[in-house]
Amino acid sequence: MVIKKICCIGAGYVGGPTCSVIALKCPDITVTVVDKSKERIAQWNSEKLPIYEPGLDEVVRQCRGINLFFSTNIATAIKEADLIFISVNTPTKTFGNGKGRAADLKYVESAARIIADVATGHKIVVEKSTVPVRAAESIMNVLRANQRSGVSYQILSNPEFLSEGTAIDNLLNADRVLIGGEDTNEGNAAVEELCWVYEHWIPRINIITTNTWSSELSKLAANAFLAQRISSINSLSAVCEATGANVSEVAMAVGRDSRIGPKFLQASVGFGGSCFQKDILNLVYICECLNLPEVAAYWQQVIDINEYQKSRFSAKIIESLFNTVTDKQIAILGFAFKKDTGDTRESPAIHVAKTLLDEGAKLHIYDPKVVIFNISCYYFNVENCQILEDLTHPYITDEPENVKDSITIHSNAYSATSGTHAIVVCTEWDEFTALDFQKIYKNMIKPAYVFDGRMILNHEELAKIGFVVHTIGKRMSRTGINRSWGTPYRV
Ligand SMILES: NC(=O)c1ccc[n+]([C@@H]2O[C@H](COP(=O)([O-])OP(=O)(O)OC[C@H]3O[C@@H](n4cnc5c(N)ncnc54)[C@H](O)[C@@H]3O)[C@@H](O)[C@H]2O)c1
Ligand SMILES: O=c1ccn([C@@H]2O[C@H](COP(=O)(O)OP(=O)(O)O[C@H]3O[C@H](CO)[C@@H](O)[C@H](O)[C@H]3O)[C@@H](O)[C@H]2O)c(=O)[nH]1
Repeated sequence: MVIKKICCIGAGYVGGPTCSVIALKCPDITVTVVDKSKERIAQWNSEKLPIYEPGLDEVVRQCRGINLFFSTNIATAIKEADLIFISVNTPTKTFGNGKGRAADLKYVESAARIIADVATGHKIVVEKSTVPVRAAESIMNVLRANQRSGVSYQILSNPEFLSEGTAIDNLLNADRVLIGGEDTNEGNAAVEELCWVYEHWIPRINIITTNTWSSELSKLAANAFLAQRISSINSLSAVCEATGANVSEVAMAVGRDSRIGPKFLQASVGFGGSCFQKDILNLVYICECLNLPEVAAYWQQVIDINEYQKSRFSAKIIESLFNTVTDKQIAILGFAFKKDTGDTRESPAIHVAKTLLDEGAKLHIYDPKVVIFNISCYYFNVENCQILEDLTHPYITDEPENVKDSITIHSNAYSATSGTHAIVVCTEWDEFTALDFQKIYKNMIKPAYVFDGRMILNHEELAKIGFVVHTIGKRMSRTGINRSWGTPYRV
């Protein structure tokens, strides 16, 4: 079989960019991305795409309407496709068995059921979503239990490793593509078909093939390893603050060992995003189900340290502001979970903001990409605002109206910081490093504080201007600056 048509179920952060790049690199293949959300599909078909991702607009502009289509007609796209990606969300379960840890596979199951209902002929079904080990077996059970005559399936695992903010580059220049399949003639043939798609632009040497379960587990393992590095350096940031060591210097010295390497050693307020926490919790749950409590406890620590880091940073803000932030005006710069994305899922900014709101602070929030409205005024229209949606969610507060009254969303960093007691940097947006801090300082209440949760600002310069500066993993040296981080260390 030569793959001529691909269907992708799920037009989200993964399905959209991944299929756009496949369409770009495979002009001989027609790619249709489908979703049950009419709004999302309408946005994909508009000038304003539903997600912000550098480089994505250009790729979509080049292919849309030629060999890339976005549609809500799920059944037709499945029927016509030779290969179907399942790229739906797999969030952590919020109720029932495994609540708070297991992956909720209801969207994967519903995608499998639609395929079973409408498929004709032979289909290669590819798990693109991040799933627990042996999820392919569950998908196959749904498909086989509903199999009609003349229909056959092969299931492959092809986890996605892109990071938000760099998705297009990651897809174009992937370190590796991983494909897992059944070790049978039919399974190997299906693996070869999918390899052929990626070989349009990925060198064969970078396409790894394994058995299905290794592929599924490798995705969870990769995220667990990455998050573990962040928790490791964050745990050491607490030691640095208590001793006078500098976490950037420690990270640099440790990362220069070629066996360790320099990446993912940036200490921070904590990791966020829709994947790390969800996937590690999923791994922990799997280990518990497999009666491997020691392994479960080992990976749970990565999450525990992340919670500790977010709480530690939030607590230090309150402690430094004379132990009370009630009615204090605090600017939050950055709300996305990392720079170059508008995604706020599991953003550490939510944790910090919630803690400050619980203590009665008034927040002034600015993020360059989280909300974009077509109006330019002092503050945005607060309806239909992602930040407010996050901070008034029932998990966060049972007093949404009070929360709304305590938040102002700003359209730039200068208005957000004006008249405030403190600035808290929660996302490492490049534009924050280029701000005129002299001007900002003039318009703030004194003493003016900066809490740099991303270690991106020039702390010495800020101190010279007059700011009281606190950051992660570093004690400030100038007299009067950053006195309160950690207990003094004596040998
Ligand atoms: N976001 C990332 O950076 C990233 C990276 C690698 C892997 N992943 C994994 O990829 C998967 C998708 O993540 P995402 O961030 O793209 O999620 P998302 O929430 O952005 O998108 C999922 C989409 O699937 C749609 N959907 C759900 N069920 C459907 C159904 N039955 N029929 C049609 N559409 C349906 C939803 O409406 C939604 O638009 C997850 O398993 C995630 O863990 C995500
Ligand atoms: O040294 C670092 C690196 C990252 N982070 C934070 O960690 C989080 C996650 O960052 P990143 O991994 O760059 O973004 P994601 O889009 O969440 O990508 C991760 O999760 C995806 C979903 O599974 C995987 O595909 C990617 O390979 C994996 O990097 C963000 O809050 C970052 O600010 C740090 O605090 N320090």
